[in-house]
Amino acid sequence: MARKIKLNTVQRKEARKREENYLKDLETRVEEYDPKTANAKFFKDLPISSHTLKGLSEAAFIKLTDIQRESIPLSLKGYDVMGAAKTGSGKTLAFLIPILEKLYRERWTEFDGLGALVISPTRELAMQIYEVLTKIGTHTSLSAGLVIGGKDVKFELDRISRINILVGTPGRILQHMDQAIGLNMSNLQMLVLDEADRCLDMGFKKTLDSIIGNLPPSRQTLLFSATQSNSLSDLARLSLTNYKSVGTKDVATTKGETEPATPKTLQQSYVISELADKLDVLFSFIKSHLKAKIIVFMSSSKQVHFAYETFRKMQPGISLMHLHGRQKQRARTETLDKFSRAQQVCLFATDVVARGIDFPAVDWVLQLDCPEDVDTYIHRVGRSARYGKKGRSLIILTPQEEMFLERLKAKKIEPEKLTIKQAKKKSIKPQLQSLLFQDPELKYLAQKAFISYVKSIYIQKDKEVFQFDKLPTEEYAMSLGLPGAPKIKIKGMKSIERSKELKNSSRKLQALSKADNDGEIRDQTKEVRTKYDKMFGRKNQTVLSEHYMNVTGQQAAPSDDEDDFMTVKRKDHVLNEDELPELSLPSSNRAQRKALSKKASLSTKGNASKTVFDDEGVAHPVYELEGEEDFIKKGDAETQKKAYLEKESEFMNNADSADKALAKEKRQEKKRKRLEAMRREEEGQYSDDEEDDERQVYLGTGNLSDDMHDSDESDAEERPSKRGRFTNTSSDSESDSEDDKYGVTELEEPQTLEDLESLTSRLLQ
Ligand SMILES: Nc1ncnc2c1ncn2[C@@H]1O[C@H](COP(=O)(O)OP(=O)(O)OP(=O)(O)O)[C@@H](O)[C@H]1O
Repeated sequence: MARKIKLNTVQRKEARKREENYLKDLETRVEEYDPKTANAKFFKDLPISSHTLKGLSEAAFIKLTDIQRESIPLSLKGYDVMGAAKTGSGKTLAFLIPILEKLYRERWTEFDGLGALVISPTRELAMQIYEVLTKIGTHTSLSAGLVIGGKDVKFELDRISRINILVGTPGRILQHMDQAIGLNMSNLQMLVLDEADRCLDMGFKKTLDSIIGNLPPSRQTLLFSATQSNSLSDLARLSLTNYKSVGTKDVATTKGETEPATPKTLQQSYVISELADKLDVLFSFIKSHLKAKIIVFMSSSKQVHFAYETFRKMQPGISLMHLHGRQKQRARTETLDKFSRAQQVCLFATDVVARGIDFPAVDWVLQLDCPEDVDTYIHRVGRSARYGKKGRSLIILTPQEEMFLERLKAKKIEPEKLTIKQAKKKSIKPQLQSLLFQDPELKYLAQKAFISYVKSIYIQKDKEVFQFDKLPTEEYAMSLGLPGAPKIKIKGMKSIERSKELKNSSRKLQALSKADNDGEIRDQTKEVRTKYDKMFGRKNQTVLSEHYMNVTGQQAAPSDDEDDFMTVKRKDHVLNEDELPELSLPSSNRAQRKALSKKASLSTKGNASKTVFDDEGVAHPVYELEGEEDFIKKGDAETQKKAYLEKESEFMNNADSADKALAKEKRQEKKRKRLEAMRREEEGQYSDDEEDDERQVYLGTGNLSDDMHDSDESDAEERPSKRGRFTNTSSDSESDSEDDKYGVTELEEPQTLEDLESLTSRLLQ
């Protein structure tokens, strides 16, 4: 925010008049601006305010990109805009500049409340947008806030009423709309959906409906993405009735188009490799590109975790990092920051960073696992070759997945075929086997990685590309260093369909990787998981595969769970399941209580199936009939009957009170937990749609620059760092310790793309 100089009344009046005139003039320039004749090349050629221009030039944004040239004038004129442009083409500024301008021209003040809302599908992207906003908006008097899920809801609630521009993820925004009394959307002028097609994907739809339902219909709406997969009815939902399409030809998604939706400066390639050789290819690739900046996309967080932990133990000679949605937010942010600043580094990641994230100067994007569709491919490779820079991509396809090339071809994307030089291909299978043998934790990770990969293939929509029944599971397991494939049972197909509806499509891998740890995909809508199921589930987490048990000679705990994918078969004898009695466990809490209740047990007295053993070990029914002589010896039948009934009734009463006391205790415990949950909720410790445990919130304080400066101050614990990712604030010692942590050596010499290419040719021919 511009620093205010104290003025006297006359000076103030004059300044106000000057500003009024300036604003009127600006309005006229916007109205009269004709994009066709203007032929603008620079931001200064556009009808935008000096505040914004100053912010832009300080951030070194001088020349317009195509999408900015085409869309900004239309947005300034008040049209709804549907903007589609290739990855890295500058869409962020294309929607942020109109926001700043609109609110400036409307003479927006902190008392006018929320004027613009920017929705992003991921936290990382929301943070990035917020950073760009704080950079270019530094000379305006507007306030901005970022809500991406966080602990300190109170902090947010206190300030949210003063926020003019709010950037956030759908779940957290909706939560604020529900809870923050100060958050008044009735005045909202502009709504922006970045990665609009993703925002409209399944999973976000309902949340968005609820958000949009609360916004004034008169607002202006801007949608931006590098891919367009949504139907017009979706757009109509967002009241884009009178909208202008910009750049849609640029991202050819239909047959008639001649240009691919990927950047021209991106050199794309593919290799065919057996599934079991993919990790060898990856390792060899990394070894041949030690001076490059690489992102490797994998299909699940478990694969990322496994590859990261094993590769760093094998020390390929480059810094390794990993990033996925199951990490704590702080770790994710730190990795983003470090990766952005590093020059020679390899990041293993899931699709959580496939969209929108602007990592500077990525040389290579590798896709170890085939993406679910072409759009995901486009976004992944788009992390390289941004803003006209050169970049390269390599997708590793299994022979079964070759059909994916047809899918790409249909959208004019034709990567070049490369083959791997046999001499350069190094097998890491023996190393992986030995690592897993030494470290049970790694074996466990390998099993998890195996299971999540198999699951990820199973749930794919495109069954021609992802052929589940042709998966070479044994070979794949061996390639991870496992002695054999863990058993996997997949059932409850409906639940998969349902989870696809619940989660948006590209999050389905994450959703499924969160499925229970026993390797099963269950129909969670129907199946009632009892305490016993959960208990067995937990127990099985520590049980390794049958094959591993055989190799290490460890005794596996016998499991009662028939559905357990990792059941260890008895070595010494075989049980014929048909001969076993049918076993069942109570399937509901009520049935369990009933089964365990002493009172209920007593009601079944006389049941001859219950036996007791005497000192000689002879079994007797509990209520065995006494001989008549013995009975008469004890006295009169009526008295005996009365005494017996009194004894039984006392026993039942005691049992009853014990049951009641237990039930009361449980009720109190439940109440205590509920109150605890409410207390936590008040403190903002609940979760939102964007999953994960630890959240961060940094809201504007009514002053954009304050937001930036706060980051290094004492409340940094509460409000984590907001440093720009592209400013090098790290000390050498920091990076050293990072290397130590990873146990790898970072080579320091900078390298050109040409050098990289010559290195590459050593591996690829
Ligand atoms: N006019 C400009 N001048 C200089 N650099 C620019 C300009 N516009 C954008 N950039 C830079 O280009 C890079 C890509 O911009 P941006 O992240 O907005 O792309 P995008 O189109 O949103 O990409 P994606 O589709 O992947 O989200 C950023 O580093 C940004 O700073």
